[in-house]
Amino acid sequence: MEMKSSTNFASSSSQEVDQGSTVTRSKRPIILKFENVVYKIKTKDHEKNKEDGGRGTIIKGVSGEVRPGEMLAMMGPSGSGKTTLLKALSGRFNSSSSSSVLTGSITYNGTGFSSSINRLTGFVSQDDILYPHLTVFETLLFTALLRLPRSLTAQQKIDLVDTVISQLGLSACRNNIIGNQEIRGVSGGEKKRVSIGQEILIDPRLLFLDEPTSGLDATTAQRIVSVIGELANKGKTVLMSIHQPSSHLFYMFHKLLLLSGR
Ligand SMILES: Nc1ncnc2c1ncn2[C@@H]1O[C@H](COP(=O)(O)OP(=O)(O)OP(=O)(O)O)[C@@H](O)[C@H]1O
Repeated sequence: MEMKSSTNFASSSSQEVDQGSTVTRSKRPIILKFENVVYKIKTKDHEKNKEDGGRGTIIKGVSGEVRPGEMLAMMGPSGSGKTTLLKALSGRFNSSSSSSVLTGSITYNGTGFSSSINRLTGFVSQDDILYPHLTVFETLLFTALLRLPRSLTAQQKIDLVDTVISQLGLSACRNNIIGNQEIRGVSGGEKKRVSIGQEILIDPRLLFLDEPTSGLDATTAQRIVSVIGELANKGKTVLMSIHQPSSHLFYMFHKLLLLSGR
């Protein structure tokens, strides 16, 4: 269901130069289209799923389209398949295995998932998997050193980390450790922003976020969605699952995909 019409970026291709490098790589905005997506897994409940060939249907024929500049909210009750659909659309289930099968059509600018699309895709999972002993800056620098192209110098990577830190409003906790249950560290909202920062560092064209606001207070949730909305405005294609957004937050999205319970 489309909530309101959106202004879209042209979908034409463009070339960007990596900061300070002579290497160019395609940074085309991505139009994601999906049609009749079905995801089934083998279950132990053989009786229940006999007509299903012994597979439990988790996603039952979902279709939609998200364009550059748009932010889609995926909503639905717990267990309705939001995480599963996000993973399917982000290419995490790109081949059917003996225990699961994915059917339907998912295209990125009209083509199937590929390693080049993978490089342009960011996925922020529900759980923040971060090293508790590193600071915010060290965490993001570690990601930059691992994931940014070798053509960038160390100083360019540090500069990009600092840009992301200020973009996500993390300057005040730049040198605080992440922490965990035992060691006091940054807050839940800051931790979530660090996870988002790890993905936006690679400047993805397609960004998936699994419940980026869960467990956060309304103000922090709004701040996070605003930051992500700004990224969408810059031409990224954004999809996120979200639980019970406030009405203010709800109207920040351009599209809504509502999954019913299983
Ligand atoms: N590999 C799997 N094997 C068995 N069941 C699975 C598997 N993957 C997902 N499911 C089931 O599919 C359903 C959808 O799971 P999913 O995590 O996508 O839901 P969700 O909408 O993201 O839920 P929540 O809002 O609680 O995070 C759940 O009932 C889950 O138990």
